[in-house]
Amino acid sequence: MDCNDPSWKTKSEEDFENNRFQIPHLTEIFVDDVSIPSTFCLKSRRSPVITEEFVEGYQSDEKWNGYVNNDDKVLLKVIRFSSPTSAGAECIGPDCTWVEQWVHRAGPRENIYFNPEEVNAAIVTCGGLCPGLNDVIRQIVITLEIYGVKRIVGIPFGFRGFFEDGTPEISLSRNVVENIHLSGGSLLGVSRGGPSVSEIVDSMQKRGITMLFVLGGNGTHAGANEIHNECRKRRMRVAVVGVPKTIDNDILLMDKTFGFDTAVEEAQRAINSAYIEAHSAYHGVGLVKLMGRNSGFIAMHASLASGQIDICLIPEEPFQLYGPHGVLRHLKYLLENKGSAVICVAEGAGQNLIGRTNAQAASGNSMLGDIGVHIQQEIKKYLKENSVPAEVKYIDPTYMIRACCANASDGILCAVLGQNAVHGAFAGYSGITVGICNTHYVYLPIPEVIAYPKHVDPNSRMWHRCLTSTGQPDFN
Ligand SMILES: Nc1ncnc2c1ncn2[C@@H]1O[C@H](COP(=O)(O)OP(=O)(O)OP(=O)(O)O)[C@@H](O)[C@H]1O
Ligand SMILES: O=P(O)(O)OC[C@H]1O[C@](O)(CO)[C@@H](O)[C@@H]1O
Ligand SMILES: [Mg+2]
Repeated sequence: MDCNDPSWKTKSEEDFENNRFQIPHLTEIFVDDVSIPSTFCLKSRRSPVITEEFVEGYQSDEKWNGYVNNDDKVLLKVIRFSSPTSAGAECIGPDCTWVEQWVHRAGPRENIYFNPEEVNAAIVTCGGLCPGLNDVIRQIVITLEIYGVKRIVGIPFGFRGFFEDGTPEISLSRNVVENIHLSGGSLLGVSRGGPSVSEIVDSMQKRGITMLFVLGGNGTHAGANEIHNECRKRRMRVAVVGVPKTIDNDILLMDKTFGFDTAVEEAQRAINSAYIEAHSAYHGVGLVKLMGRNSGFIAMHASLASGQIDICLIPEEPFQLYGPHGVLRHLKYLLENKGSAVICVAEGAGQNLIGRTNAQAASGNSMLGDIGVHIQQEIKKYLKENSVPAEVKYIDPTYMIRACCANASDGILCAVLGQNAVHGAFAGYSGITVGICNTHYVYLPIPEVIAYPKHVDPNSRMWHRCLTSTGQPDFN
């Protein structure tokens, strides 16, 4: 954007709303498509099962203002920064000019672009496990049934299930999913890696899928967007809708992603155990490693929530272990002055200290070195060399946290996201994902949310709050 152009602000707002954040719709490809009245209405006194007479849509004497207008919008950024030097400032233009950024509001539309009788819906869960996957699957199935959809299947073990033999699809209904949110994991199974996009779309074509709900993180969404593009190329009338699943909370533009709150809450148990061990020993050191491959949100929030952490280390904030400003020197100070210390480290932190390998996992993610084990060893070595007696206890609760059921706040988030994913598909949108922005639910074009992983901003108020709480110095 050329800020010397006198109309740059208007142009920027228009570009944002009409271009970047415009969400793809089936009618862009199928120009003659017409909508039909929605079959989704909660004020109907009829059975939720679609009947011939209901095809005309909701019939009631009462007015129901339960639908979302296609032009309803939600403001993406709500702080008006007066200076680029304000903490956490995200400015467009040199003077931090107020630029309105509107995105589409999620929810049921009065008119829909799929006849529920003809819908063949599929759900797939990819990437690592995350609390709440079953909650989202459950809500998608229940909401599809309320619209009147009868054919709903789950694709087993992520994108792999589209391809591999011996993994039959799972037939889904309200009866099947009724209680699945009471267990952690994914009813459908998950995986990384898998077939190419064109193989996936071949398989969708063969199965006659018309709605695909894809639950996963950055990688999965990149895949979902490619599937959407490939379907368009082949002129397949399919709605591909993502539901962002990342326990690390590393997807752009959203207040949070499901599973994150649960992870922070569950991490408290590990931190508290580390704290008790540390405080019950002479010169006790508790060390907890938490998830966060590229982003330290879980470590930062868990540290802040617990109030028991003395040192929080995240990938976004480089640190030294040795030297006068290093972590180990500060740890020694804590042991000598406070008697014990608790450290929380995100898995992706300090990778420069352990000689990163170039090894890649099935998904293409680089394999991380174990920073938790490394720090534990270095602490023991350093304290021994400096003749400081200490008891070091290391806890890695990663997979215990991931396998948990969603807590209440995530349960609600999952419910709303799952329902909105179905509303988005029926509204005719494809290549979108659902999210919560400033407490409101929105549809976003997939490329905008996966442009890069969301990181903790070391200049943000939240990171500063964490530092205020731990009292740790700068380790650089
Ligand atoms: N750039 C990409 N384009 C197409 N498909 C991708 C891409 N990156 C990953 N995928 C596919 O998406 C699936 C999941 O990817 P990945 O393992 O990175 O998990 P994720 O969705 O990022 O979730 P998590 O937060 O658990 O890492 C894999 O099956 C992988 O093949
Ligand atoms: O062991 P897996 O299944 O590859 O998952 C580990 C990764 O998954 C995540 O928990 C994200 O889902 C990351 O924090 C971590 O790097
Ligand atoms: Mg990933």
